[in-house]
Amino acid sequence: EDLLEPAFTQHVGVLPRSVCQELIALGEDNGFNVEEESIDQYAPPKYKVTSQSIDVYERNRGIISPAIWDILEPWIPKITGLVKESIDTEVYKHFFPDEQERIPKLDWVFFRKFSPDTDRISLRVHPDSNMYSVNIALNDDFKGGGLFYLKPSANQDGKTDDGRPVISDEYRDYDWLSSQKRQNSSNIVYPALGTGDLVIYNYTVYHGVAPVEAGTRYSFVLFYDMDNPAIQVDFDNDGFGVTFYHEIEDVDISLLWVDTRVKEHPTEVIEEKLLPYTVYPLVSHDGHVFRAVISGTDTVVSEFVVSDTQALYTIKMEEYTAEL
Ligand SMILES: O=C(O)CCC(=O)C(=O)O
Ligand SMILES: [Fe+2]
Repeated sequence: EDLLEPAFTQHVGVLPRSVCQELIALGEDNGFNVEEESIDQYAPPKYKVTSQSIDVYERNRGIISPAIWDILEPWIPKITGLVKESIDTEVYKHFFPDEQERIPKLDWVFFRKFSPDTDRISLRVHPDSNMYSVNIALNDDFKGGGLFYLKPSANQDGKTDDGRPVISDEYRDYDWLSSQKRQNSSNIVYPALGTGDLVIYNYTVYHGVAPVEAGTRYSFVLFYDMDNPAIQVDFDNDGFGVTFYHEIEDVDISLLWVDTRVKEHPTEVIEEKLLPYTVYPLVSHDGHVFRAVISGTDTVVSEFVVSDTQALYTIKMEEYTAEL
């Protein structure tokens, strides 16, 4: 099978080992915040585990962790230069036509920790929403785990409107991820990252972190251009609030999103077991399709195509007919 080659580049030894060690020590001194993982926002409840992270810098908030920022800051111009070099200039000109020599804008810097001593050992496959990301390996003395990226099939029938390729649904959840070892295959690549190495990828690259088996993995993530013109459609153009609701008490109801961009219409679980008499608000887009099923079955109770002229969608049992 022909595979696409994602926009992924690696640079060896950008941060000296001593700087990496100092950053790790400062991170542990500071303590990692235990917080909800935004990447798992729509994951089924059983997968919602907390993340360990430290916000270091945000463009709108300024420096959040001064001690850590002081150590990293001298290296930022070099890192930003590498991001600029990695850019496909034709694509960049398309999105920033009035800014030919534009320097990527650093928006957010955060520090992550993965360890079997905590709930967070892995991170499911996702694309970032910002235009460019830098991921720095601060250490390599842990077992398993590791950042990987997917090579999507070159056969892209169901085109997306945001420039991202389509990947098979199976890769998106923690069931698949939990069995992953740090081992390359035809379509899964684990770059060999030593301490101080960094990788750069853009918003079209599906990536994740395999489960760390022993030791602790520390990574630094830098998001450039979070106001990403390539995926504005996903953000504010046509997003609006919708609410799902039901009063069905005798069976459990789950809500799925049907990705109609993909030929075989894979579904993503939005919420397992919606409590009756409870409202479930979501941000959605015109024409998006949601399906209510009896939990754990393919039995469809209701299907909705949402539009901004209707806010409340009530799931009703008498509508249940088809086995799709
Ligand atoms: O921790 C990592 O190396 C990956 C983090 C990541 O992909 C993200 O935060 O978007
Ligand atoms: Fe990411």
